[in-house]
Amino acid sequence: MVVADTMDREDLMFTYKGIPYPTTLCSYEVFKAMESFEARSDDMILAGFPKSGTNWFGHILLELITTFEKKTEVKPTIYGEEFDEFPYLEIGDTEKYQILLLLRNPKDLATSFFKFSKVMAPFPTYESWDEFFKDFMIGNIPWGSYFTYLSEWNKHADDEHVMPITFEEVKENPLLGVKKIAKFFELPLNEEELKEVAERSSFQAMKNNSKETHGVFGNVLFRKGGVSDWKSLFSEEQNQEMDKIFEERLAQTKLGAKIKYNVWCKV
Ligand SMILES: Nc1ncnc2c1ncn2[C@@H]1O[C@H](COP(=O)(O)OS(=O)(=O)O)[C@@H](OP(=O)(O)O)[C@H]1O
Repeated sequence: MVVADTMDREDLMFTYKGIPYPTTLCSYEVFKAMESFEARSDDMILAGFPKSGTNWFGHILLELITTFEKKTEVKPTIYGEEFDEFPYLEIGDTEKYQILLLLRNPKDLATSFFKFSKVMAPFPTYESWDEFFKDFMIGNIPWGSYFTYLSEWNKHADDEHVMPITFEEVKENPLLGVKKIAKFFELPLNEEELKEVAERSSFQAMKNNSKETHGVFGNVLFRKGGVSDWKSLFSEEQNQEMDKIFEERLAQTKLGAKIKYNVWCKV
């Protein structure tokens, strides 16, 4: 049994600067300390909303880095020490380091989030999809509103140290995605090496390996790994509601266009 199992629903989340976070995973002190966090110019940061594919893209980065390391014998470090896991870190000053900004279409992200909430004790659970959808739309879920997240990041969409990339484009063409990421981080790997990184980062490869990498949690995390699962949950009314909010808040923005809402989120 985990601590969150014994907690009341209202105690599961706290807010920091208006955004809800899970009490058993995050703390006020860590967020406060993040404010004075200073990155070095060669730090690599992956920014992604929960359920956008952060484990997948974190793995691609790790594969690229370790392949580069084997080839050059240059050892990447964290806080001056070598590392073998891509650590999570909340974003501090966005001016200082290269950021890979991961995006996923909001309908699949909401679907993945709902399925995950059912089994993730630190998150509030929901009786039904309809109940979750209401909270998702108003941002009353851990890490808050995905729409606000996208609007805020849109202010940095043109920054040269930020490269937006989508779950869907890498799903469609993994090798091309891996090449883009390697180029952005200036990791000079050859075609064969890049191909191997893409293969080792496929959904099936990661799922097969998930017991070792994520223990019992692996099966929950590597659920379907695809596009359009939202069609099994969204009602016509819910489609209209999300289409409307996306149209109003994001359709005209650079990140909104990058998400290709009309391709991935229309019936
Ligand atoms: N290699 C690979 N290829 C394609 N898709 C993948 C891959 N790895 C993880 N996934 C899918 O990413 C979703 C989980 O996102 P996150 O890793 O961000 O989740 S979490 O916030 O850390 O819990 C979750 O999506 P759903 O399957 O739709 O739930 C995972 O299956």
